[in-house]
Amino acid sequence: MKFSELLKESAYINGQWVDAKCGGKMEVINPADGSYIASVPDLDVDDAKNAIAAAEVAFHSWKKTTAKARAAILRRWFDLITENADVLAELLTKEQGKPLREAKGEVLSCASFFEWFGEEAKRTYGENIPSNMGSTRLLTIKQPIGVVTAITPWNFPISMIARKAAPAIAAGCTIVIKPAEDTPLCALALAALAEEAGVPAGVINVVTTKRPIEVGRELCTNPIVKKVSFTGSTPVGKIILGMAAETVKKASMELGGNAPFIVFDDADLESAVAGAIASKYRNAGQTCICTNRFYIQAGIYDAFATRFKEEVEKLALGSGFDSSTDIGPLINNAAVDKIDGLVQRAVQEGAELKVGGQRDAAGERFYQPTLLANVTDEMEISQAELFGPISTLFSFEDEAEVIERANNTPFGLAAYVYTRDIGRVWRVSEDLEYGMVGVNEGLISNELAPFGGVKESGVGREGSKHGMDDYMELKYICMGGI
Ligand SMILES: NC(=O)c1ccc[n+]([C@@H]2O[C@H](COP(=O)([O-])OP(=O)(O)OC[C@H]3O[C@@H](n4cnc5c(N)ncnc54)[C@H](O)[C@@H]3O)[C@@H](O)[C@H]2O)c1
Ligand SMILES: O=C[C@H](O)CS(=O)(=O)O
Repeated sequence: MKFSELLKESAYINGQWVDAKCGGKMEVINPADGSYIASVPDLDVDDAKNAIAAAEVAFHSWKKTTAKARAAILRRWFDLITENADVLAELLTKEQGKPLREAKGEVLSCASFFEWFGEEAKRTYGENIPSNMGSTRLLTIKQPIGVVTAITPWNFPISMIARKAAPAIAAGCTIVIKPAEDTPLCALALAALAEEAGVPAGVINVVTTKRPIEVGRELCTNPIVKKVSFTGSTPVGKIILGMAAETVKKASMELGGNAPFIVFDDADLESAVAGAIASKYRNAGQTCICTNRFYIQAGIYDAFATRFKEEVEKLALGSGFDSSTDIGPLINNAAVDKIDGLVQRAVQEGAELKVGGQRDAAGERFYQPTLLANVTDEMEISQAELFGPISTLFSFEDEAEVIERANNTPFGLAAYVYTRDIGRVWRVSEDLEYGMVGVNEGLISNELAPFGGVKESGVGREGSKHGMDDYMELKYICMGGI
């Protein structure tokens, strides 16, 4: 499809491209230069109710389709996303700002979830339980949970939707998606490809709005909705969880992070530096599993700090459409203000500024790749989810100390450890209170693996063979009189 065909300026409800009933619109801008891209409808609560009602009607037929039929449609959807990956990546970089090669990577990651869950759809097995009573037979079946709502973030505007829509639709559910107000276009493009792939009307609906609170409340409390799947910040996740609790909805929460990156003296230095750059500066540091705190053992601290500084200084700031760019703009001015405040206060508290530490002439949403050394646990910056291109170096003496410090946070999403001691790999991986651990690896996301956090980083897992469970109910059937 051409860019113009995938650039949709309508919401998608019940297989129709619609405007807001109130006629409202919201503009989408390019964060790199503030230029206008498109306008989409500013839907209200009544529009959201219509979308949920459409999803309910569609559910009664969609749930009766065979897994094989659903798998075929998801495979076609995967093929279409893959065939249109370059156009989708262009749209993604336009509305979110990340470098084009990262946007292409996100689009392919998005596609991989449709490929994977198209296959998983055919493996939602029940079980036959050996009965303890001769006259009965015991069995279980798995059934789609029903109408699902999904509320998603701006930092991965297409893959975070796929991580929810793919398993939901594969399971036989129907879905109403509300993308972030900064990045609605990728969600609409995904719906356009769903339509092309043969996804029936009402199975996927995309509600665009600049009223996330009132529309979000409807998506989380409407009694027709049986499951809420949220990806976003922990504070908003707590609000969503509370609203879902009002009608005891199943809820998946993919929330914030505060990832430690631990380098022991015996680590391969170059591998650790490469992993540090990858885990920190992807998407300009705006990912939930980006490293937030670098803990470097005292014996390797100076060598790591020197090499890491050299690599941070090489990072190129600029437009995502410039092939030499490593770091694009942040999503909005508030994001820049937030991280600049954290950096300036950390310096005032005694952190040593090694690289960057200020806004950039590239544009009002650009912040320089920054490296702070000699940061302490007492500093505010050590507890905040940075969500920007900021590295903070802490030193530590021994294993027990660094485990305690790394775990000293309400978050528990991803953690990273670099060491070549196999005993330490196991001890540290088991002792870190996180949902995911990268061992000698800075890039861990994969559709085959369960993604998710513990503590205040979330509930549930997305991707992997576990990803379907959250969209299905397990029913026990007891057959008597045999
Ligand atoms: N764990 C993960 O898989 C994962 C992945 C990506 C991003 N995140 C997290 O998301 C955050 C960044 O994304 P963000 O800025 O879009 O997060 P956010 O919480 O501000 O917004 C997320 C979504 O919630 C909506 N929203 C905001 N306030 C709401 C409310 N009161 N009621 C209902 N909906 C509301 C927004 O419109 C958006 O669609 C970071 O904390 C990041 O760690 C987590
Ligand atoms: O923000 C983090 C998302 O989960 C995207 S990824 O898994 O890091 O690609």
